[in-house]
Formats: sequence, structure tokens, C-alpha cells
Amino acid sequence: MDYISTRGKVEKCGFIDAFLMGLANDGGLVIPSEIPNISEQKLKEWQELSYQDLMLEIFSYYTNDEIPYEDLKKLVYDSYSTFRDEAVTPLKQINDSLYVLELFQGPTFAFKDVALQFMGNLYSYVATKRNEIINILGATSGDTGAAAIQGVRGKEGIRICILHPHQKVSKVQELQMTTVQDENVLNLSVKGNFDDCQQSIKELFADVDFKHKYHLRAINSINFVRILSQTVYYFYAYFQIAKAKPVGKVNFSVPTGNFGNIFSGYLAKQMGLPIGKLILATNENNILERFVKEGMYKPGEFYSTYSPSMDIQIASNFERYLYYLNDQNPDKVSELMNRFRAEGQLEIGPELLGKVALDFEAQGVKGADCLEIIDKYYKQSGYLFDPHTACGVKAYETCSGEQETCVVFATAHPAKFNEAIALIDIEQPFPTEIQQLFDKPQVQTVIENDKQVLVSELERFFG
Ligand SMILES: Cc1ncc(COP(=O)(O)O)c(C=O)c1O
Ligand SMILES: N[C@@H](CCOP(=O)(O)O)C(=O)O
Repeated sequence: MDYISTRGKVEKCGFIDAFLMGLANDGGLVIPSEIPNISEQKLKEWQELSYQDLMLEIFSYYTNDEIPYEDLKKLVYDSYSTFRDEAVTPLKQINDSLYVLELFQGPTFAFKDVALQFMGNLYSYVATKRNEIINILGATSGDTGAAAIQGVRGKEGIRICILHPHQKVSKVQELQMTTVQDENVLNLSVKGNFDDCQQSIKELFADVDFKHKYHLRAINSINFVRILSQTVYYFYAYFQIAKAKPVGKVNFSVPTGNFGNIFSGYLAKQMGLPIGKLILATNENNILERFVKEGMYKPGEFYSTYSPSMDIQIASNFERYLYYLNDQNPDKVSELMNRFRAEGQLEIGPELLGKVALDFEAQGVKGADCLEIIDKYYKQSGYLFDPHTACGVKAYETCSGEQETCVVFATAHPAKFNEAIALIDIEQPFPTEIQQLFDKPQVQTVIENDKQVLVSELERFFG
């Protein structure tokens, strides 16, 4: 398998080079040169596999044997040995049509651990085997940062700098990042929002001289390995249902911000997994809902919501989808992205909008509805959803038919977002790992949202 850019101006490369490149050197996003098709027979065979073995099977289509099988197996098994549930991503049935896939069983209680435990180990492996310097630069609305730091803290040959929006992440998210005392970790708290943080790091990654000088590596979903790692649980969830009952297509409702998690679902569907609708759940920051419903991609006003990890306007992975929507035409993608930069918006016509509708439905969920869902299901079934997951459940109620089977992704544990849960007078016990954080000292540097200030911090830390 070769890896190419959505903008077509990067020489094709192999799996590890694609992993190290992060953002494509022409400013586009890395994608595989083709999407492998998994036969029905293979899908049947995979049903019985453990999560880890399923991941090994899926990765075998993408890694070109650049990592010897036994090494990859160790990386995968080590990565999920830190999870609290043997199944890695256990599936819970809530009612006849609704299943919840718990993606929060990793060390930082959010879905990001699934990919980032693995990527942390992979970076460590590549640092040793290829003698590469690994300086990770990432932006977070709270969960990616915590998971990435946890994945590489204290690891030799790796440094990590994470930008988060100052006072716009939950208290638990802030503590998870800033109580880490290892010397290889730098937390920058930026006076701005997540989009500001993401734009800053994307500009630095696009400056190829700067990127190479400081050996910058990506852990955000701009990195294709994030996307690929996240496809595994779509397959895994589907197989758990298919083993229990005859099932045709399954819908997935995915709380969405940067379009990474749901793009992994799109990839799984293109690979041949029988997915019906990919239901895109958002909050008041609903640029993607407006795109799916009206064909207009235009950032709106920024809102701070009960689901702060999805307080995102400009969705990083949208460009990957534009590539497939436009018949894999890199020139068209370049033209569209240039137009977006110049005009601040993009619009697609009825024909392409029809194509979008073949795969996606979308629902933006207001704060009051989000809290109502948490309260309702807690009373009905005793299951406590975090606010992001609750948006996914509301979107399931709105978009998935009564006779259709739907998996909602539980993207975080409710303890991470107690600020919202407390508003509906539900008292939840905190897991010990989270409770302990409140007694630890915090280390972080608060900076202005200013490129030169950021560059100085990075030169000092990575230089
Ligand atoms: C808890 C939670 N849910 C949902 C999302 C949205 O996922 P994505 O950015 O992959 O669309 C995020 C952040 O990305 C998150 O942290
Ligand atoms: N919600 C994310 C935002 C970054 O998304 P990513 O998938 O590109 O890493 C977060 O929690 O940081």
C-alpha cells in the first residue's frame, strides 16, 4: 500500500513514512492510494477474533509488512493491556435497537486512548528501530491531549507539546494533562479556542522547513494511523451484534467534532463493512450538520457547550472526505481548499449533496436536549451517558429508524464531564484514577494566541 496526499503534491510513501509525516507535506492530508475491499468470507472469519487479532488483520492490509508481524503483535497487545475491560471496547445493549460501544475503557477514559495507546508505542518503536527523533506537537479540546500525553509520558527519545484552549476544557481533562510531571511533556494553555490551537499547529506542520528542523510529529487525527486505528472498533462492534442475532446493515451514531472518528467509519464502510447510516451527532457548533443537511460548509458562531470536546468549527478531516466526494481528484480538492481559505465557506450542489446522503445523516443537539437525554436514560436504564455520548443518543433517536440497529459511540466516561452531569442532580462516583488527580499539583504555561510566542516555546522545548 502506498500513501498519497489529498492534494496530490507529495511523492507516494510507505506506512511508517506516512505515520511520521502526519500532515502531508503539501498541506493536504495523507490517505492510502486505494481502499482495500474485505470479502464477505473474510468478514465472517473475522467475527470470532479478539479485538487485538482483528486489529492485526485490518492493519495487515495497510502496513506492507514494514513492521515484522511479531513486533506488531507485541505493540498491539501491549497497547490494550492498559485497558480496564478485556474486550477493549465492550458493547452494551440498551434496548431492542440501541447498543452503546464503550470506547472509554483506556487510561484517560475517552475514545482517544484506543488509537493513542497504540500510536505512543509505535512512536517509541520507530524511535528505537529507525533512530528517529520524535517531537510530538498536538492540539486538543481536552481528550486527545490527555490520551497522547498518557501514551508517551516518560518514554525515551520522545517529547510532547500539547496546546489546549485556556479554561475551555473540563476540570478533569485539564488535570489529566497538567498533573503529568514528566520532563518530556509540555502543556501550553492558549488564550483562544480549540480552532485557534488547531490552526496554529497546522500552520507549523505546513511549514516544511520548520517541521523538519524540529522533527515535528502528529498525534491528532491528521495522522492517518489515528484514522486506521479507529476503524477497528466499527468492525468489532458489528461482529458482536452479528454473532448474537441476524443483522443486515448497522447504523453508527458518532459524536463528532473534528470528523476523525466518523471518517474512520466511512473508511470501514468503503472497505466493505455493512454500515447503513453514519449518523453525525454535533452540539451547537453544528457546521457539519449544516453541511450534511444543506451542502454549506461555513463556520458559524463559536459556542461553549456541555460537550466541550466537540466545540470545534473547522473539522480537520473534512478534507479527507472531500477527496472521496470529488471522485479522488486532488486538483479539485486543492481548488476547494483554496477557495475555502479565500472565501471562508464552501458550497456543494444538489448532485454531491445526494451523494453525501447515501452515507451520512446529521443532527445537532442543543444543551437542554443533551441533559434531558442523560436524565431520561439514567432513569429508564440506569446507564449514565457523558454529554458527548448523549448527543449521539439524541441523534440516534432522531435519525435511526425504529426497526434499524444502531450503535452509539460512548466516546467518554461521564466522570470527565461532571460539570454537566451535576446540573441534573445526578451524583456519580468518580473512578479512583480520576479522583486522585484532584490532589496533584499542576504544571502548565499559559500563553497568548500568538504564533511568535508559540514558536519561541517550541524552539525552547524541542531545540
Ligand atoms: C469525548 C469526545 N467525543 C467526540 C469527539 C469528536 O470526535 P472527532 O473529533 O473524531 O469527530 C471528541 C473529540 O474529538 C471527544 O473528545
Ligand atoms: N476533540 C478532540 C479534538 C482534536 O481532535 P483529533 O481527533 O484531531 O485529535 C480532543 O479531544 O482534543
